[in-house]
Amino acid sequence: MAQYARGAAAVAVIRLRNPPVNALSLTVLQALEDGLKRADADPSVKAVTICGENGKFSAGADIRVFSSPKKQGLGLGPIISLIERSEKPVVAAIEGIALGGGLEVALGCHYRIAHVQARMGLPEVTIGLLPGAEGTQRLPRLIGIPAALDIITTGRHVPATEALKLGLVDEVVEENTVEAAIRLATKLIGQPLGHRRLSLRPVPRLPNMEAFLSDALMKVKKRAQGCLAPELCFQAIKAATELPFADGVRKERELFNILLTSGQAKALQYAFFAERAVEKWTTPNGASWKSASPQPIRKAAVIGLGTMGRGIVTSLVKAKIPVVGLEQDLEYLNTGRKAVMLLLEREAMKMEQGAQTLDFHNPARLQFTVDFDVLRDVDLVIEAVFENMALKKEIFNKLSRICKPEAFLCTNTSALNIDEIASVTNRPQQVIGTHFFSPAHVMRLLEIIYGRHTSPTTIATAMQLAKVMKKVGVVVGNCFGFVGNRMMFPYTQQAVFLLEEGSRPEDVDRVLEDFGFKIGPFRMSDLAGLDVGWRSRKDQGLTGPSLAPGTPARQRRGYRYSPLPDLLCEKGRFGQKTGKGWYQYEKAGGRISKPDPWIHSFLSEYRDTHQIKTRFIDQEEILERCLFALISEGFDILAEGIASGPEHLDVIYINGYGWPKHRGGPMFYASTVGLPNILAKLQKYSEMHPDVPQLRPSAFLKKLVAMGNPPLNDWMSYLHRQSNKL
Ligand SMILES: CCCCCCCC/C=C\C=C\CC(=O)SCCNC(=O)CCNC(=O)[C@H](O)C(C)(C)COP(=O)(O)OP(=O)(O)OC[C@H]1O[C@@H](n2cnc3c(N)ncnc32)[C@H](O)[C@@H]1OP(=O)(O)O
Repeated sequence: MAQYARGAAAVAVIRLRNPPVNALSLTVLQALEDGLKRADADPSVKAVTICGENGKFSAGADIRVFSSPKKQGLGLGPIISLIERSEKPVVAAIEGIALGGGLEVALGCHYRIAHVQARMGLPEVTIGLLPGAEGTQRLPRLIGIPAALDIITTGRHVPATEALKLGLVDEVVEENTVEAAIRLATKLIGQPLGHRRLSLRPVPRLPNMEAFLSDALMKVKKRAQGCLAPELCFQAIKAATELPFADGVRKERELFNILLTSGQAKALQYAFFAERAVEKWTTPNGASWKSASPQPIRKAAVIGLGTMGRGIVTSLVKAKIPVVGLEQDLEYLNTGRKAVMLLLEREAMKMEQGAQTLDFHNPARLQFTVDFDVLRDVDLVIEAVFENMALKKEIFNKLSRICKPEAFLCTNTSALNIDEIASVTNRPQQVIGTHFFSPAHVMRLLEIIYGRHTSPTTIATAMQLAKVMKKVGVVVGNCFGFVGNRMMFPYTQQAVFLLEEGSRPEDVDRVLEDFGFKIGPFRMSDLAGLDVGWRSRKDQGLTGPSLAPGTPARQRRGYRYSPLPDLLCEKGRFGQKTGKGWYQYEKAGGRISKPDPWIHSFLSEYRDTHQIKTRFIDQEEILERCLFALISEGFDILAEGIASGPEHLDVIYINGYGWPKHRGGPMFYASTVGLPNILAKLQKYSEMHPDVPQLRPSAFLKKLVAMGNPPLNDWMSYLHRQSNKL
């Protein structure tokens, strides 16, 4: 709702109230409209202030309304026009946040005062929409086309000080913002308001408007990577340059409705809530976020300053957690230290542009050592040495003797068994997996893996650490590859099988990149280094000297196997780092991939050697085999209780594996394709390739289809019903 009160003799205060973020529900909008009409009708009221409850102006429209049948009633535009038309001055007092429809309300006001710590923005684009309450027409009139385009097409939050420079707000205060707004409103009584009504102002002209717009459109499209909303935001702003206000508003509404009914908006809004849902973690044995309290981390240590360790140290410093970086000898330590300092210098430069600072030259904040004894007083250690069980166990055993008893011990691993690592310590309840993604100071995902003995406090502490590091922590169970890499395996396996059957790396990558992945599986493999997987396959006895003599080239343990990646590694083609992999690069360490004729002839010789008949494989088959195999593994993961819901898998894929957010994540995508369709296709491909178990549909998928293809929100309840019966 919105509370109506008198702030001073002649000033009415309308306070938006809908905890926790004062989202504009239908009830709030109705109360706002009622408040405005009451102020207008009361002759003793001479001015109005609009503010929000609990130090937050408003986070905009209640996002849930967009998928509810009541959305027709969400008429914010007319209420904003009512504010603007008011003959009594209306001042917005912006504290905390004014986002989306919240900022649009403020744009309808005649004046805006913001608290110095407030943030403003129009983030509708991030949930697949555009500012649909006349914001695309008012903002350019206030701050000009370039700044409006930037704010609307990126959805970024603008700090108050920047907002002042842009002219988005009239004043920034450090004191009580509502009181300052009431004082201003009192001063404005009786003054003319015409020039303050944004709908009456012209859009400031640029000397080269046409060229500017065509250049901006190109940039917007490039950044959008298949997402519709940024381009439609652009079209709405362009309309402001071409049409009178009322016509621009009509165009905005038309474009808004296109987005509202698009699958992309649904997917992005699902992703918004999924990210928040995974914060509320639970485990199959009943531990949960509700009852577990995180312990404070006042000092941390990172062991190993390779690529991962460097990124993790950088993230900790950015989170203002004092950190010790440890390496095995001085040579490695110095290399690691230099690399960390370089990363931090770059981060500091970025942060200073946003008026923040990073204090990393202070040894109390960041220290480097080769001496394990220095770790005696740390609250948490993150081990980030390379993937070798024996080495990790040796380190954990040492840590268990040196670190104080309360210290938490985390391992950065992408696949290894957490229980085995914990077994060599004197505190398995404080051991947990923290799987960071490279580059660790950039990627948002943190897969948090609990073992058999991990305590709820340890899980809560790791989740809290993720939050402090501004990452999305997702709690998952312990199995080979956890969630992300376990689902990735069938995907990359299909990609390689497709090469055996007739595709080229660039064909497969193009299909998956057109789908929206940032990079396809082969470009990804070249980037990560083919040697990483090769080492793991050698450890598993799938290739290399430990392979039993006489093992068929294309079969392991009775199932289909492709030796193609091993053969490339044997030829020294490790990807970007060697300048050759599935593609060729301009030099070792180069980044621009070019299709490689050598690979094409190598593949055709390979097919001849193994008597594989080359066939044309269409885009549909490439997409379905890669994605549906990954999705089927996801259903197995859910059935095994490794993740507590489909949102977990989706958040992992969006934030760690470059899955296009506007497609909502693999499990959401599955729900849009329809589970019966996925099942039918998997059955077809599985019949064509009976020696590929990853193409056999998951039993849980089959069950859901048998239960009538229930909506994604209900999937887990079918699993529980099943286990209750057992
Ligand atoms: C034919 C059809 C006609 C329809 C006509 C429509 C006309 C159009 C009119 C208006 C259009 C307006 C467009 C919009 O305003 S869209 C909304 C734009 N706003 C946003 O995208 C903001 C989203 N929120 C955030 O970015 C953050 O939540 C933030 C506000 C910055 C707070 O962050 P933080 O402090 O980290 O807290 P949480 O993110 O965990 O949020 C706390 C809880 O609040 C819930 N929440 C937040 N924002 C919204 C929202 N806008 N709607 C609903 N719920 C919201 C969030 O889910 C958390 O909930 P919970 O605690 O249950 O997890």
